[in-house]
Amino acid sequence: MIVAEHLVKEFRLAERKPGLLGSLSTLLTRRHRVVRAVDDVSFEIPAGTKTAYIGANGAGKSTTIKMLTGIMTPTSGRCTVAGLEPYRHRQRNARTIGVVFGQRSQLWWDLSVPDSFRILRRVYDIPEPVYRRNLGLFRELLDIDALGSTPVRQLSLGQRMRAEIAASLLHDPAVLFWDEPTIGLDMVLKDAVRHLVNRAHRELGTTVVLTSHDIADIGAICDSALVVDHGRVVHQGTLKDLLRTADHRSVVFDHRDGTAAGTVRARIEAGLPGVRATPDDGGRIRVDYPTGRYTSRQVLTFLLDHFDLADWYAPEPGLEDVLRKIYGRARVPGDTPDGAGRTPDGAA
Ligand SMILES: Nc1ncnc2c1ncn2[C@@H]1O[C@H](COP(=O)(O)OP(=O)(O)OP(=O)(O)O)[C@@H](O)[C@H]1O
Repeated sequence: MIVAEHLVKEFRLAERKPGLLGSLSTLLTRRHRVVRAVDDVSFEIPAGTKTAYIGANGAGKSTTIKMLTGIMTPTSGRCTVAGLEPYRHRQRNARTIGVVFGQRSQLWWDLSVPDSFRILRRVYDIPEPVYRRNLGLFRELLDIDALGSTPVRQLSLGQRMRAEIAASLLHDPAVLFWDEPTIGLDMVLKDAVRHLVNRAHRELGTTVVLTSHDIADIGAICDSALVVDHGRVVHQGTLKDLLRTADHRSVVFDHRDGTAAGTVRARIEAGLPGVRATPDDGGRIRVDYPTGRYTSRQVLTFLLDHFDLADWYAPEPGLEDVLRKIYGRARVPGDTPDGAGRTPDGAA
C-alpha cells in the first residue's frame, strides 16, 4: 500500500531580474519566491493495483514520485511505501521498489549495461534463478544483448530506456514507479515494455505507479487513475470512473437516403442545439452531444426520425477527451512557464 497524507513540497527559487543591473540587484537583494509543486496531496494506492498518475505538464507528478522513491523529502506531510517512509529509509525502500525516470538515469553513466546489472545483482542480493529468468526475458523482449559493452552515456535515448526498464525490474520489486518510461521507444518496444509490466503484475502481484503522457501506455497498463492538477488531487478511482466523467458522448452513423453531408450536418445542428455533427472520410457522420443536455436516447431518436440509418454505434469516450478537458482547465492565462529554476538533477 502506498499512502500520502497531506503531502506538500515547496521549492524556493531566487527571483532573477533581467540585464546586468538586474543580476547585481538580484545578488544584493536575494528575493525568493516559493513554488508549491505538491499542494496538500493525500491518497491511498492499494497494493497490487496499476495506477496512472496523470496531470498536465508541471502538475507535480515527478515531484510526488521523487518523494515516494526517497529522492526528495516533503516540506510537510508524509508518505509511506509498504509501511516505510522512503526518504528516511532509502536503503530498505530501494529493495522494495523499481524506478524509472525517463528524464534522469538510474544507471552508472560510465559503466556498460551488463556491468551495471552485475552490480545491481549484488546490491539487491538477487537469487541466481531470479536473475537468470529476468535476464532471459530482457534478452527476448528488450534485446538487451544488443547494447553490448557500450557505456550508458553513449547509448541513444531508446537504448538507455531499455536498460533502465530492465534495471527497474531486475530484482522483482514489489512496487514499480515508472515516470515517463517509454519516451524514445518505438512501437514494438513499447509493446514489449507493456507486456513486461503486465506480466510482473499478473505473476508477482507488482504494484505499478505510472506517469506517462502517452495515453496508449495508460490504457494498455493501468486499471486505476489518480489525476493531479496544480499540485492537488482532482480524481482518484478506476480508469473507467475517470472515463465516465466525460461531458460529451458521441454517436456515429451511416445513412442511406443520399442527403449531402452538409445538409445532414445543418439539420442535426438546427434540431439539437449545442450538438456538433462532423462527417468523416468514410461517409459516416459523428454526432458529439453534451451529456448534461441530452441523453443518448434523445439523440438517437432524433436521428432515427430524420434519417434512414443503415448503421450506427456509440463509441466509448476516450481518455484523451477527458484529459483534454482537465488539462484545458489547468492552463491559467499568465501562468509562469513550468520548469523555471529547476536544479539540473531535480534533487531537493
Ligand atoms: N528542483 C526544482 N526546483 C524548483 N522548482 C521545481 C523543481 N522541480 C520541480 N519544480 C517545479 O514544480 C512544479 C511541478 O513540477 P513536476 O516536475 O513535479 O511536474 P510534472 O507534473 O512531473 O510535469 P511534467 O509532466 O512536465 O514532467 C513545476 O512548476 C516545476 O517547475
